[in-house]
Parts: sequence; C-alpha cells; structure tokens
Amino acid sequence: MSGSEFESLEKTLEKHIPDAELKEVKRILFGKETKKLALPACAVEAASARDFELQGYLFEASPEQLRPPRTVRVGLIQNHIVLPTDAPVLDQITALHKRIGDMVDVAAMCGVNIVCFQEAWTMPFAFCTREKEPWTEFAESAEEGYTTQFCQKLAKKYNLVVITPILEREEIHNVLWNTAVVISNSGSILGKTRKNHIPRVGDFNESTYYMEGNTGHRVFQTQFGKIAVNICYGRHHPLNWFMYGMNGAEIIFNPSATVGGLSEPMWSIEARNAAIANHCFTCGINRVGTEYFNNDFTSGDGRKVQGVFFLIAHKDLGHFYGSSYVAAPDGSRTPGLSRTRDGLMVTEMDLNLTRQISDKWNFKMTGRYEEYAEELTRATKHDFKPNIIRE
Ligand SMILES: NC(=O)NCCC(=O)O
Repeated sequence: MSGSEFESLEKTLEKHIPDAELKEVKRILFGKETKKLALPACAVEAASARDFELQGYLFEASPEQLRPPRTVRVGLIQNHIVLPTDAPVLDQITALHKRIGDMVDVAAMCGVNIVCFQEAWTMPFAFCTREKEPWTEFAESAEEGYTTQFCQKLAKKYNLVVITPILEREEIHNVLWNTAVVISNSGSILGKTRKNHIPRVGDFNESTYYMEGNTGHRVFQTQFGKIAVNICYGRHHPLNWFMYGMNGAEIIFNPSATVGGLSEPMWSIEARNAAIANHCFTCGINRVGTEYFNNDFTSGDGRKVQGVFFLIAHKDLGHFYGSSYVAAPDGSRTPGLSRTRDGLMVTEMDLNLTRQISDKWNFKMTGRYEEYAEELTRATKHDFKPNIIRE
C-alpha cells in the first residue's frame, strides 16, 4: 500500500484492534478520550455534498466557582490545491478562494469562532522548485491583497476570526515573507505574524523565497481568546512554541505543509508536546495530496539508486499527509483528519483548562527561566566553554 492510499492511523487501529483493548490502546496513545461533538445535520450534509471530511470533538474543563467556562470553537481546514500547478496564477488563487469559501461556510454552520487555513494556502507548495517564476507572483500584500480582502469578507459575514497564512509581498521594500494574517471577527485586520524559522531540509528550499520573520512571538487578543501562529517548520523549535506561551497564548496554531517521507513520525508528537509543555491548546494543520510541477527539480540528497549516487530529478515533493489535529494542555488530543481527503476539524474547547492544568503541573512556576536565560546567553557567545567536568 502506498503512503497516499493509507487513510489514517486511527481508522487502521479501529479496524484491527479488538474492542476490549482498543480503549486502552487509545488512552495510552492519545490520552484522555476526547468526546465527539454533535454537529448540525445541515453541516454534515453540506460537507458530504462538497466532498470533504467533517469531524467534531470536545475538550472540557472542570467547572469553577469564580469563572464561567470560556468555550470556543476552532475550525482547522486542510485541502488539496484545486487546479494544476501550470494553470494561470489568478485562476489558481480564485479556485482556492472558492474551495475555502465553501468549507468556511460549513465551519460557520458548526458555530466556529476561529478558523485557520494551511500554510501558503493560496498556492501550490512550489518552493521545492527554486524557480522564481511564476511562484513569486502568488505573493500578495498582507494588508490589501485579494486574499486578505476575501478573508475580511468571510470574517465579517460569519462573525469569525480568520487566520490566513499567505506568501506576503511587503511592497514598500519589496521583500517576501511567509506570513499569517489574523483577521478579527469584525472584518478588520488585527495584525500579521511572520514565519520565524525557515527550513533547509530535503526539498523544502524556502530560504530561496523569503526571509526569517521579524515580528517576534506576537499573541493576538481576540474576542475568543489569545491566539498565536507558529508557522510550519517552527514546530521543530521548542523555544518558538515556548515564547508564544510566555506571551500568553492560549491557542497556538501551526499551519503547515509537510510530506510523509520527511516528517510524519514527528507530526503527532511535536504540537502535542508543545501543548503539554506550555499549558495551552495547539492546532496542527497540514495540506493534502501530491502536487506536480512541470520542471524537474532535485533535493541535492545524493540518493543511491542501483549502486550509483544520483541527484534524482523529480516533479513532486511527495505526499502531503493532512492529519490535522488539536492537542490539549492535559496531553489529550483529537484523532487526525484523513491523510488523503480535504477536511474540516471542528473542536470545542474550554480555555479554562489551560490555567487548570498549569495549576496542576506548575511548569511555569518550576521552569527556572532566569537560570536558563543566563546559561543560554553564555552558550550563544562565540567563545562559549561548555560546562563539562573532567577527571
Ligand atoms: N513548510 C515547511 O516549513 N516545511 C518544512 C518541512 C517540515 O517542517 O516538516
């Protein structure tokens, strides 16, 4: 069975593990069971008619005497590109707007308050090619671009916060960035945050296109809680999650584009671990499908074929495995969306859980941050001497 046909880990476990043991297997693998969220029939029907998967889950917190629950519904959207990568640029963007508009419409039927799309959602993930044209033409102004205007309309129409990760063209200096624009449910732009860490691994040749972000670890205060966006490769950097947490993020979104051969065993661990370590919710969103490009490109990885080292030229990065999920501060998580289909994951969460788990585990209290700050400052100096005791 090829990677692209395997639908999801959860479905395979359910098919092969006897019922009596399945509950225990799931408890150990995924933590406390997440309850299913009942979704309106009109949403279920619309998702089926529009050919995408719809799942709903619930994270509850204990009732408190002094605070009411702070219940929020979050929607994660994963999708294929709609048109082939050689279709005209504006047609590709417009087709994706239409697809995502249809999916957000269903999110709204489910009462979603905050919706987040995948990394660079308006384009194929063309950074593997290292070609500049036509890919740089997909870059848009974060403030005035077509996509921001489109998302502002969605936000206003459905009264939801929209996190829209795009390739940004900052027009004053003509610099490109990998940026998430955060649009308030009023329709106004709350701000933008730029990808902090740029991959230099395999076919992910993104440093050819844009620079390391310069917006720090911003947290956006929305009507539905404090949110932050840690874009894709930033999830491999525990300090990146940590700094969003230090700035008070209650939900950290991780819009991504990553392929099975590279990162799949890490996917289920990294965002979940960040939720545990930082007493917050985290949301991993990954695109789906295989995207083909006209011109061959290479990875420079010298893969061995028939005893000879080649730089094997290829036309695709591999399979983007979807599997979007939400993790909670108590270590529990939702199942993943499909590895092969477009999907919307609706999760209701009580944000009071973040403080409750912080009070239980006290990582913020026991963190010894001052000591680490001093040691790190020393460790990053060019003349650093490691603290090793020898006989
Ligand atoms: N888009 C992106 O940063 N991908 C890098 C690959 C990975 O982090 O899994």
